[in-house]
Amino acid sequence: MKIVEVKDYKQMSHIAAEYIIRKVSENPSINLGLATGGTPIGMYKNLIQDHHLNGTSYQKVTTFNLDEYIGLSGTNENSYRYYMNENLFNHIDVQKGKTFIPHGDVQDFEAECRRYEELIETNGGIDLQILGIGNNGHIGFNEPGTSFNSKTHLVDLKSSTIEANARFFNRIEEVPTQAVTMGISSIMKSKEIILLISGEAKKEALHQLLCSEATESFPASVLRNHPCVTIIADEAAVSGAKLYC
Ligand SMILES: N[C@@H]1[C@@H](O)[C@H](O)[C@@H](COP(=O)(O)O)O[C@@H]1O
Repeated sequence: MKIVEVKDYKQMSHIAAEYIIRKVSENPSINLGLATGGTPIGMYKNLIQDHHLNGTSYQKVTTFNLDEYIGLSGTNENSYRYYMNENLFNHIDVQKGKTFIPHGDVQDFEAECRRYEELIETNGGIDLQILGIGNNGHIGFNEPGTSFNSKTHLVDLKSSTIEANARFFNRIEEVPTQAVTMGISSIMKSKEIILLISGEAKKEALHQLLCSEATESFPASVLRNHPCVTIIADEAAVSGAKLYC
């Protein structure tokens, strides 16, 4: 794992966007793996700004999102489909039919998980996956204890994750208790991974990531086993995260 230390959220967002823009320019048909949450919003803003200023095109790009809440349709403003439309897809020239997110409003979740996993594979896999990290080390919605062999699956969210994500909802009771997420092995198949970490609240997670062995009790630690991971972390997250364990 390579770690790039940056000053703040703004710089993290800028550098991550610049990297994606370069990759899209090199390979206009790239398959991008995208994440939600608060962390990537600044990066998406930079991508939109660049698209308008410099014309970077996403017409041939295919995107796969990590996860989706169960019970929310794509028109629900708390769904990750809605988030992605609002924060990125509606503002660039990506073809909507080439933006994939697991469906959270189906009856047969096992079939949906199989469909999504196969969709990624039949499209040639993910070239560049963007990740955030939960305070408890979750990536996507892979909570502590998830098997490193997991594929796309249905998860029960931990109460700490529900509490952390309640800020996006009117009331904590509205936060879905389940989600469909790409599994750890699905994420690890990506050719390259960028993990964004910002803010003091994430310093403990960063510390554990850098200092613990790869263990299923801290899902992000699996990234230690991946050949091409870059962490872009800001000062607030890095300071206090004992970088030299
Ligand atoms: N499923 C998402 C994750 O993909 C994300 O990384 C995490 C951290 O979110 P934030 O960036 O808001 O801290 O939140 C959610 O649980």
